[in-house]
Amino acid sequence: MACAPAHPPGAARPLAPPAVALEHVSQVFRGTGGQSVTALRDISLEVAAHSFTVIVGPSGCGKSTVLRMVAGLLPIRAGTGRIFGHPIERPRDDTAMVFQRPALLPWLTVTDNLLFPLRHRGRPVTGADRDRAARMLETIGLQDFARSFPAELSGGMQQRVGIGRALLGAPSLLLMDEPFSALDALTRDEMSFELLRLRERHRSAVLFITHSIPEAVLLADRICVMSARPGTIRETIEVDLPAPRGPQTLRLPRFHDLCEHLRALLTERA
Ligand SMILES: Nc1ncnc2c1ncn2[C@@H]1O[C@H](COP(=O)(O)OP(=O)(O)OP(=O)(O)O)[C@@H](O)[C@H]1O
Repeated sequence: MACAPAHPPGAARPLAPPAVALEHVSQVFRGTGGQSVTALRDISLEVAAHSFTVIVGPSGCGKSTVLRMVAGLLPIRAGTGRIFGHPIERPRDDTAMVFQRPALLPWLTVTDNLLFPLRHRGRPVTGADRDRAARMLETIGLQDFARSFPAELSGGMQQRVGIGRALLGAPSLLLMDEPFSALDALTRDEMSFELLRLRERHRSAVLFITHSIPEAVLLADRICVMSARPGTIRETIEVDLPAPRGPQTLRLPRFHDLCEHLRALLTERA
């Protein structure tokens, strides 16, 4: 007997599970003095596969806490969290994280820092991996520093290594916590455009935190605006700017309208 096709003609395809799904997540921290801090209250958030979601909100509203939970670095005790349909239990190999400051290994060269996560997964590094690392060095503008050690690089160059390292593994989900905040304005713009190009190529879903309004609007498909602590999602903005995004996006009237809207939300009293 012939098997029925997985998707008979005309039937709706099952939807891919979202890259990230948080439902009714709260977080209370206990301080060393016994006092409790409600960092998050009833957060629900979805990042569709291949999409780019940015979280913005006042300092201390719980943005990094959300990211640490999604990364599997902080257990979710109230509410549920899933990545590609799987409960979040620990850091996953298909997820990469970029922090404000890169945690590079000082005794490894730039190339070996790029390759470190692949090694860490316990498989031998191949010639093809080394070729990809060399191409990534060009992408992040550090081709002349392949054999340098982190201490020989500026802070911005180190950060570019951290971003290249995360992207080299072609993660299905990329978590970025203010990754460009330590970069000068020009490098910051260049890295944003590069991130857009790389994402187009790898189709990774991205969950990204920033305090920069133009950066949020340039990068995001969707912006989640959080309230002051205890953090909740105040508003979700769908960013309807045309693709591909790049330097030309910054000149669009719609880009400026969205920036104004976001600025008004962030400055009005919660
Ligand atoms: N491990 C912890 N123990 C106790 N309190 C914590 C802990 N981590 C975070 N907090 C508290 O939770 C709240 C949210 O912190 P979080 O770092 O997530 O905010 P944020 O929005 O990322 O801030 P910023 O924009 O300033 O980086 C803050 O009040 C912070 O003091």
